[in-house]
Amino acid sequence: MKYYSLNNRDIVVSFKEAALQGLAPDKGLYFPTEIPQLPKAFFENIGSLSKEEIGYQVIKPFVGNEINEADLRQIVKETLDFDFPLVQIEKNKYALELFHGPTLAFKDVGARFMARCFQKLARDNAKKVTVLVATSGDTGGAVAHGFYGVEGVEVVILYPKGKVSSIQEKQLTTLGKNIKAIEVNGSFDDCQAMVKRAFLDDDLKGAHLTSANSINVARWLPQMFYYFLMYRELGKIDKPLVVSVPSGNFGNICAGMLARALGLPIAHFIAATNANDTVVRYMDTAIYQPTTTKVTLSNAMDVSDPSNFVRILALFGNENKALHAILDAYSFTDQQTLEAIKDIYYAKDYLVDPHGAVGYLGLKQYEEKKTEFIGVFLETAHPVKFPECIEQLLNIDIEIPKRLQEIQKGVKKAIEISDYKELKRFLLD
Ligand SMILES: N[C@@H](CCOP(=O)(O)O)C(=O)O
Repeated sequence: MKYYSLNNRDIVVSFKEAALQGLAPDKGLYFPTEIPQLPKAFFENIGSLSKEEIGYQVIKPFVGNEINEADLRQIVKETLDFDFPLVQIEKNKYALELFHGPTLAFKDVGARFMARCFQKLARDNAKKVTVLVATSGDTGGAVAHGFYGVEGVEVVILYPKGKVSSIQEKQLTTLGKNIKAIEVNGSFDDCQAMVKRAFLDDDLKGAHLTSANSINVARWLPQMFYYFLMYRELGKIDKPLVVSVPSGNFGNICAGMLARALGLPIAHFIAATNANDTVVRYMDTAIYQPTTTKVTLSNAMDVSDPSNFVRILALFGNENKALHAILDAYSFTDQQTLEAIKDIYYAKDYLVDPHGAVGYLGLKQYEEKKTEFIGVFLETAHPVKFPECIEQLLNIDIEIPKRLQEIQKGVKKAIEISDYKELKRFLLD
């Protein structure tokens, strides 16, 4: 498998190069030169396959021989070393819980896979790699945890000051060792723009920068796994499958669409967003126009310029008609999110986090158009990560899992910056 830059088809690299570079030299996102098809038998027998086997079969064509079979199987096994339960919420509606990993968010899958690949791929590099990552909430903690103590890798996490939850902040600022945190006076989009600028800065070549956001193929591609695991869990279904994905940087939904392109029978996707509705507006007007990033309760989705949307367009050959046939995009206010959390808790006896609530609302809105479908929304983070919002709203105490209690005791260590110049100085130092 080769990958080309979405800005220039002539820039073609291997999986290893794409992963170690993060972004192409022309600032383009890497994209597979071909979309492999999984054999019919794979889908027919999926119910009898282990999650490790499924993960291996799915990712193998994208990695090729750059990691040997035994190592790749081990990487997948360790990546998927927790549960992905599918919980029925009401008739024909399910939550796919993706928060049972170490940092209680769906990002654990991509971060663990990428960190383990780097242990293999970067081994031969004499130089240290610096992983630069922007987070609006959950990526930072997952990447910090995934890369903690990995030899030859320094991690620098940029997050928007005052715009992540207290638990998310602890997760990314307290580990120390090879993990450094930078709080930015700005939004997630400012953080992401600085990260992308740093990759292209000749003065920083010596730092061997790469990305651990979903712009990196090694973080993005493994997110396909849980769509296949969801399909296995559902078993035989007699209606079209519709998946609603809470969307911020659009890496997750894009991975789901790639899974579909590999042959996974998902009939329709819903991109469920908060007030940061650039894609929703694009779907209505065909004009892509990011605005100022808005702060919302579903903070990990506070992204106004989602990096992966270009990959989605590429998957559909930049054909809006083809895209509309598969994708609906909706945006919901914080008020609607709070009402959904309450409604799901009291009427369905299920506790959902603000991101999952937006996903659920996506299914509900789609239901106004079509009724005959099996709907799954992705529950992307554990509700305990948002105590500020949920405990007050429902007047309950959520028990903090043991692994988070430890993090809570850690001391925040972060430096504050306001612009790219300061980031550059930090990286050069
Ligand atoms: N939702 C994210 C924003 C970055 O997304 P990524 O998947 O590209 O890392 C977060 O939680 O930080």
